[in-house]
Amino acid sequence: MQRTDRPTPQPLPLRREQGDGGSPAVRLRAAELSYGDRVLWRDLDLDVRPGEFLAVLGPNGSGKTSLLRVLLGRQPLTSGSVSVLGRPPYRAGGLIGYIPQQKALPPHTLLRARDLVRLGLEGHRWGLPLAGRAARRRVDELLDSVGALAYADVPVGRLSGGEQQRVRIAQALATDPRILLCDEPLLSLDLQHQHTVTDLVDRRCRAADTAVVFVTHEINPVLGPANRVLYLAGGGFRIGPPEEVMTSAVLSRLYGTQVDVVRVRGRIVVVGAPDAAPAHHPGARPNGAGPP
Ligand SMILES: Nc1ncnc2c1ncn2[C@@H]1O[C@H](COP(=O)(O)OP(=O)(O)OP(=O)(O)O)[C@@H](O)[C@H]1O
Repeated sequence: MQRTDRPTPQPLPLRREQGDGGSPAVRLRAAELSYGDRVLWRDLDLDVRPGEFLAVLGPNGSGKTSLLRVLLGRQPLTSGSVSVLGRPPYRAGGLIGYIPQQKALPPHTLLRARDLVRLGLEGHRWGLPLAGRAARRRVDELLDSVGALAYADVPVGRLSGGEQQRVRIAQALATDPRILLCDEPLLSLDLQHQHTVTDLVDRRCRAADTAVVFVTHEINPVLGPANRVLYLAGGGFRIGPPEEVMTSAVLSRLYGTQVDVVRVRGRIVVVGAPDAAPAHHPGARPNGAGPP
């Protein structure tokens, strides 16, 4: 059996121009999320358009996962508004694909790759389930689209981290979602697998005009695919193209301390950023909070 996580060799589909027209897949206006007196972010205005790849970066505790929870309708905003495909998030469930933050599946997990994807297919489906043969064909298509067909019948606990992540992507794509929310899908993957997974998501984004919100601590794999970066830190944020956001000046303002963004052999290294987001309380508005 051939098992490979090498990137698929086909050229990337061309990305459509991100114009101003058309309805946004995600819209936040004057959005604030606080827990008690701790403000994670506020005054957040954000549109994510179909076919756009938005990378969400920031230190631990800055509110990246919480943002995804808001878009999934699992976390209400403290103030402001959010809509997903023009409706409240809780009414957009079947149109959203979600890759939750997850560590490796336990080795004794007996479910096969195809069982996990089938669960994704049936889990959100309204009305009659697909008949056996049609469902099997669809599962095969999904596994094939992420290069995981070769291990369709292997229990997922026996797959490598990169292989498991491919299967999770296939599962998230099962409902043919118009928005893909990815929470740290690169966690615990080596560099090659990080690029493979990012490439798979990017292909989907381009080929099906799927809006992607991609939360990650790994900056470099997403710098190519990301149209824009939302960087959350210190109760503030900055949104813009990667080259505008990933600068020493912008990150130093956000963190409120000297941070250096260094480019080494085509890779970005952020030096001096605190590991965790400092708590921010109302009334102490940090430098850099708010739109660019
Ligand atoms: N329901 C909740 N009630 C109170 N505090 C919460 C709740 N959910 C999250 N928090 C806190 O809000 C902060 C932001 O959490 P969140 O998971 O969004 O951060 P994150 O940026 O995704 O962090 P990481 O990079 O570590 O995953 C954390 O300090 C977390 O403890």
